Amino acid sequence: MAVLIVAGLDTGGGAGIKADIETVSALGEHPLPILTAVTYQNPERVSGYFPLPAEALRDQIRAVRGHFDIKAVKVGMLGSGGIAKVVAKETEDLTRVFDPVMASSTGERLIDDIGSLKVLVKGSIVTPNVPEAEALSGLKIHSLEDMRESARIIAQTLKAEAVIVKGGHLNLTDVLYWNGEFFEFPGERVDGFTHGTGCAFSSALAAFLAKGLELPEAVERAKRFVEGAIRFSKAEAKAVNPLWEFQRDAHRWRAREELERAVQELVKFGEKLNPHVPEVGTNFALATALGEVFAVKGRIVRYGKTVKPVGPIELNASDHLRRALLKMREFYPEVRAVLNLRYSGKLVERAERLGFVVSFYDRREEPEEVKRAERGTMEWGIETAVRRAGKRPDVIYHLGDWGKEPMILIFGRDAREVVERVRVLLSPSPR
Ligand SMILES: Nc1ncnc2c1ncn2[C@@H]1O[C@H](COP(=O)(O)OP(=O)(O)O)[C@@H](O)[C@H]1O
Ligand SMILES: Cc1ncc(COP(=O)(O)O)c(N)n1
Repeated sequence: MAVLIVAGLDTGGGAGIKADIETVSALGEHPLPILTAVTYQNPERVSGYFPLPAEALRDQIRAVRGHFDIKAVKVGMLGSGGIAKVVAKETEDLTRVFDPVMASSTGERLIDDIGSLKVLVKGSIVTPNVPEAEALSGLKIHSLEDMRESARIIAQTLKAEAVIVKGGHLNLTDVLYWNGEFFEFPGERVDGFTHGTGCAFSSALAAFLAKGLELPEAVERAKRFVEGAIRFSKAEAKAVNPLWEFQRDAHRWRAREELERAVQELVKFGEKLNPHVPEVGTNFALATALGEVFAVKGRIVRYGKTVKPVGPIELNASDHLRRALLKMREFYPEVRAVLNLRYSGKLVERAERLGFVVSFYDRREEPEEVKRAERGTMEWGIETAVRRAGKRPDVIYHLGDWGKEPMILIFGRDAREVVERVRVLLSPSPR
């Protein structure tokens, strides 16, 4: 189904029409992109923008209106009051989601005349964030109660079809006012980049409405979609990732395959590996490009004279290795795999002789406050060892502490590299 998208171009590729197109496409609908303005923008700032002439908007919309069965429209950055007027007129008979963009999240204005936004609020499902709701309602917002009141004011005074005041800047609860009723959509804070959340939210809402969902259900689904887009945002873009669902699933599939194959190779080392498996077992972890980590459920254990994986490859099957790997990836994102072996001085020596970059941490040097925090030890250890090495370590060991078995971690850029490193480490003769 076709969804009309009226929005501006963010040259940083994070927000605006690019995020909208990706969102609508990811949700399986056909985006019809109508450009309002070109912005000169990166994730840090907007240095300016150029709005198209209002007639160009009229002509773009007319070019597609007769040809596609448009089920919904999303309107974002407008750029000028003239554009606002034309877009309001050309889309007044459509189910319209209007994100009243006034400024970028970095603070620069994205419309010449804020008052002109009101022509588009009329008849729209409007999705202001807190500052935008304050501007449209004239009410300062500090609480959920204020959010409700401001939504009601916008609906009644500006004749919006529905109002969703988004709580991203406040309490993460979104408030919908529709047909005289309030609905609340609580959320949990998700870590990740949030540039483009408003764009993705309103586009997702338009896409779900195009599918025929009722408004409250569409809001709920849009909110969950945006949470995923934040959670799986990418450092490179410094913005939401509307393609998260596909990418997550594709990366999961590949990582599972890769690790399964590598574990099969590893267990072939059988008797040679057996004495190096620590009391707690060996695990083998692999991170996807989106930072999810697979490992062997139940670990790889000694089995008679050989070794055996206990369970299947699963997400988050090793808390320790996951934390070690994620910490390492903060410094060296190309590192994707890690495996732990029982500490042995001989193995460390051999690693050094083979030319591996070997580093270590000593739990006795761990600051008291990290010790007390309990879960920070691994992170502290990896960071300490990385800094000590001054370059990307291939092997990190520690000599243990009360109740902690000494351990060696072998890192690699993929699972195969780790297996190869284990192979040469266990081989009796030098390479
Ligand atoms: N850190 C976050 N964690 C989870 N949800 C968030 C976060 N930031 C924003 N959201 C959600 O994303 C959507 C967009 O909200 P918001 O960031 O307020 O809009 P805008 O991008 O227009 O400022 C809302 O559903 C909001 O609750
Ligand atoms: C072209 C364009 N459209 C919209 C936004 C708002 O997005 P955000 O609030 O995340 O900066 C933006 N920065 N640029």
